[in-house]
Amino acid sequence: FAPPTSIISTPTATTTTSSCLHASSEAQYDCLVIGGGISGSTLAHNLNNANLNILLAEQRDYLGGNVQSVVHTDEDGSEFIFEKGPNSYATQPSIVRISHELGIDDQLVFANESLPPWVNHNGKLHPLPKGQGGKGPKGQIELVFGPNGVLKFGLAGDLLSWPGKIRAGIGALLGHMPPPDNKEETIKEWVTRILGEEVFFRIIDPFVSGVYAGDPTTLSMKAALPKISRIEDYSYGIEWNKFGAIFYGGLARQVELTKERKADPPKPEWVDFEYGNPGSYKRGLGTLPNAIYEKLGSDVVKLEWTLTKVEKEGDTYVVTFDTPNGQQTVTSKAIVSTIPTHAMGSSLEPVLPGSTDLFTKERQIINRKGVYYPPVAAVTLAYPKKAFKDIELSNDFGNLQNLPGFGLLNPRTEGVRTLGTLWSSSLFPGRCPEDYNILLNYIGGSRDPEIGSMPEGDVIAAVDKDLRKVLLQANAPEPKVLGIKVWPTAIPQYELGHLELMKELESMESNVEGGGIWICGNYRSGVAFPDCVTFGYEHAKVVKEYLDKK
Ligand SMILES: Cc1cc2nc3c(=O)[nH]c(=O)nc-3n(C[C@H](O)[C@H](O)[C@H](O)COP(=O)(O)OP(=O)(O)OC[C@H]3O[C@@H](n4cnc5c(N)ncnc54)[C@H](O)[C@@H]3O)c2cc1C
Ligand SMILES: C=Cc1c2[nH]c(c1C)Cc1[nH]c(c(CCC(=O)O)c1C)Cc1[nH]c(c(C)c1CCC(=O)O)Cc1[nH]c(c(C)c1C=C)C2
Repeated sequence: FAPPTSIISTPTATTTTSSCLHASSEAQYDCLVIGGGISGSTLAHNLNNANLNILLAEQRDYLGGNVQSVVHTDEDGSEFIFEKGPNSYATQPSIVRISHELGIDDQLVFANESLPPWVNHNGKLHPLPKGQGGKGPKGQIELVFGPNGVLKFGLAGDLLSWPGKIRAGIGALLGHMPPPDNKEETIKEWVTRILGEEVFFRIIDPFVSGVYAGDPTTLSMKAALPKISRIEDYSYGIEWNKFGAIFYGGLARQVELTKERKADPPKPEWVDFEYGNPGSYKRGLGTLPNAIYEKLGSDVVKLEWTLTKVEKEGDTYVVTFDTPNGQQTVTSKAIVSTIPTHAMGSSLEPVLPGSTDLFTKERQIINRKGVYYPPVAAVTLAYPKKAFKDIELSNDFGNLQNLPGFGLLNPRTEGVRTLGTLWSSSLFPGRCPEDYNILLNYIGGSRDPEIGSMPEGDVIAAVDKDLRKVLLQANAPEPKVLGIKVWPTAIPQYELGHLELMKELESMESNVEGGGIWICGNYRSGVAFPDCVTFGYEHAKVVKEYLDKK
């Protein structure tokens, strides 16, 4: 299995021999943004929009971080568009807003919102309802948590057994054991306490794979799924709901969410959208960072700049980078780091004493150092539609050969190594020839870190083997291997003790005399792509307010 050469649709570095002019210790910036992933590049866009004098420094030779879209053209001219990192976003206003500001709103694409995610259980596929917005499979709704913590229920479907449904129903509609005092719960403990083991193994465990590639026995419920965890607090907040039945808290949250949206409605000039609907751009998610790069230009965006040290002289931050032109020093009134914790080393130590230790110290509770980022491989394979199992799916979804859905998750109990498969070309039609399906598979994560050290050919073979068990006919041809990307440090895990760690970081920031430094990123403000875009919008206001007061 060898991936074809592909054209990455992100701009590569331009050699900037004259870059010292802008990035020298003589020019003082209002704000320096370090790290050009989605968090850093959207923040830079918003700061630039506020007319601030900024610099965005990124280690790689493109903006976007783990967002990388590829347009592959076959010898016969047929085109395959796929992603090396994230597949889509659950649409939020921040994404539609920034797309409008960048003039790429005509590039936005939204999936058919009725396409459900599926779960593989006992060799059969079971549709889950959409978290929100979508109609969901007919009468099939078992229970689902949407991205905003909305909870939905139903009684039909055979993903849960009757005892499993009754157990979940009691927990949701009547009540459950209260949370333990003075003990942070894992996702497994929380879900099992409230809804029972079956819901955990058949629904939540795969759901956690499909967001964190994580281990629900080490992830902290409060930190990793805060919106869902808060439903319990809402539930106990309802006076008559003595035993905290969470269904009513879910309803209360839904009402609050509707109010929040009404209070801050989308602008009339934006493209119409449904909250939470899966979305992307015609040529993939990389369209967003590419457009930011084009707008800001190479005077503002410095590619292949690696942060090495942050110091402070009086009121001014003095920041050093390794660059293709040697060491460069930049001075700025404020700085925001959006680089992952594992990349910080001791670069912040001079301004945040103890930060090196904070991000590397052992946490006894789960036996880990700092924030854990497990490896995940994204493997994109295409097969002819006729290679898929020729079976009618339940609930009028049609034939599996057309892959009617968002994708498929494999609970760890099913003996399938691949965590999940996104049905990318069903979500976003037109990304490959009509007679093909593109599958984006994720494999690895906290419970299978060996993936990070396996030869790429073996990873592809493992995914192909799993697909033959679940989706493909036994005689399916070899796949067209479009791409494999092993992310050695993919997604930060919000494990037990994470909130404590973030509190310590916050207190370090506030101890800096005069302020003006923020250490941020997806380990702090949420791992979802839309969370990063929302961070970029909201945090620009914080920086602006700080500078205005200075
Ligand atoms: C495989 C995978 C699939 C995913 N799927 C989805 C999905 O479908 N939907 C969704 O909503 N989310 C998804 N996510 C999550 C989401 O994509 C990420 O959380 C988000 O892109 C992170 O953006 P960020 O800017 O915070 O971090 P990053 O993308 O990690 O950006 C940090 C940047 O800092 C740079 N950097 C590092 N060290 C230095 C240094 N010393 N100096 C300068 N720069 C430095 C890095 O090169 C990088 O560009 C997925 C993530 C992965 C890995
Ligand atoms: C199986 C592995 C993974 C799949 N996606 C990810 C992994 C690790 C990464 C990921 N996917 C989403 C997020 C953001 C979560 C959020 O809070 O919005 C992350 C970090 C999005 C996502 N994944 C699923 C849903 C329903 C959503 C939200 C909707 C959207 O973004 O469009 C479930 C899901 N993930 C995967 C599959 C195969 C799957 C369902 C079938 C893959």
